[in-house]
Amino acid sequence: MSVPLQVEGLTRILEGRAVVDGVDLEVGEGRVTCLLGPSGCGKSTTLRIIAGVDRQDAGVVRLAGKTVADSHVHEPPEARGVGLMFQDFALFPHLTAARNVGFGLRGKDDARVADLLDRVGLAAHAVKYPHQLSGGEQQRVALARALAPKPRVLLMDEPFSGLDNRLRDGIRDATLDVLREEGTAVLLVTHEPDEAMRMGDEIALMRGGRIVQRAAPYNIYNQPVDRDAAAFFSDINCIEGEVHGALTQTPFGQFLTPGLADGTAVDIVFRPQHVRLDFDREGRGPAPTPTEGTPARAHVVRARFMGKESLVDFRTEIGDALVTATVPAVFLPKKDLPMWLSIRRDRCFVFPRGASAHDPRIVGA
Ligand SMILES: Nc1ncnc2c1ncn2[C@@H]1O[C@H](COP(=O)(O)OP(=O)(O)OP(=O)(O)O)[C@@H](O)[C@H]1O
Repeated sequence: MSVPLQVEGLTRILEGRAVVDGVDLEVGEGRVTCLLGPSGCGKSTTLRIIAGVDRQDAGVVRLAGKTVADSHVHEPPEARGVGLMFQDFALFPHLTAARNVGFGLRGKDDARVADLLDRVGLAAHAVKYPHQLSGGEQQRVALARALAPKPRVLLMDEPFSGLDNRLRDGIRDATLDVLREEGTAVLLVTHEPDEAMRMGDEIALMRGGRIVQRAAPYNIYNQPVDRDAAAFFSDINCIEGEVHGALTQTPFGQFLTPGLADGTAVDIVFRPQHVRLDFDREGRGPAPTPTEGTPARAHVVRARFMGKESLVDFRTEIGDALVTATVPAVFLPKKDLPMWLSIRRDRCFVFPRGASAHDPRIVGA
């Protein structure tokens, strides 16, 4: 069976700048791909080109194997058969929930409308008008409306951004359930890593008009392609070093940095939740291990309680590096208290300083 959505080499030049720059994407049957990236990186433009409301300067869009946009072809949006759900779900204010859902259906199909309203939990609200519904309910009507004609591909642009924080997670999960039942291929644009991790089977991380990494949430979090990719998902710690003889000296002992020339400046990056703390026993700490390397003695600079966890900043004795650790629950040690910090080597990433995903110098840890 043909792939529902395929995009190759998509490029859009605006005011002399490639705001979308050679994007390749593919979304399989029943899969959710999250196009994730900071504001202005070109996510919405990509989506608009796929929908047919904007035109690419180069590249191809295929829907179910059929070319709908290339240098010769430009199928209008209504002929593409994709579902659309954008930020301001813009329900028709003069139509009831049921008539909004039925709007895009060719013939009258009350059974399909009733079924969808039921599945989004709004069977009892069918005859209400949008202004009589909450934001979350309106969002669910918009979802039902987008899915009513059974599109093979659904494009969603920040569909949850207008919703109250407390509602959002529940609505995301309910939306995913319906999308899975329908088997729709979904491309969802978001600038929130949490949303992409929660919703996506795959995340396509975008920066400066390019996809810098495509992977399952677990893999993109645990094997980021460069320092910025690591930093997009959580706070990071970064120890700076320099390669000598394929090794880099740090407060946590030596790191293997093979394949990099002597003198190359490197960043050793790790997440605060991967720092382990041990109390100081008269100047002694835990013994070095192959998995955690050499523990570093450090002093508390600052500690804050964040609700679910505490954030503690340290300064290492060797190298004077600032390292942040997260600790579950309440842990508020006094300033200057000495402790020992260890990091699991397999949780560290080594990147040549200033390198980005398109730089051939990039190497794994
Ligand atoms: N009509 C236009 N003319 C010139 N530049 C534009 C135009 N539309 C968008 N841009 C620029 O293209 C870039 C990409 O915009 P786009 O809306 O695709 O980004 P985005 O990643 O979706 O951002 P956001 O998350 O803020 O919506 C931005 O720098 C934007 O300023």
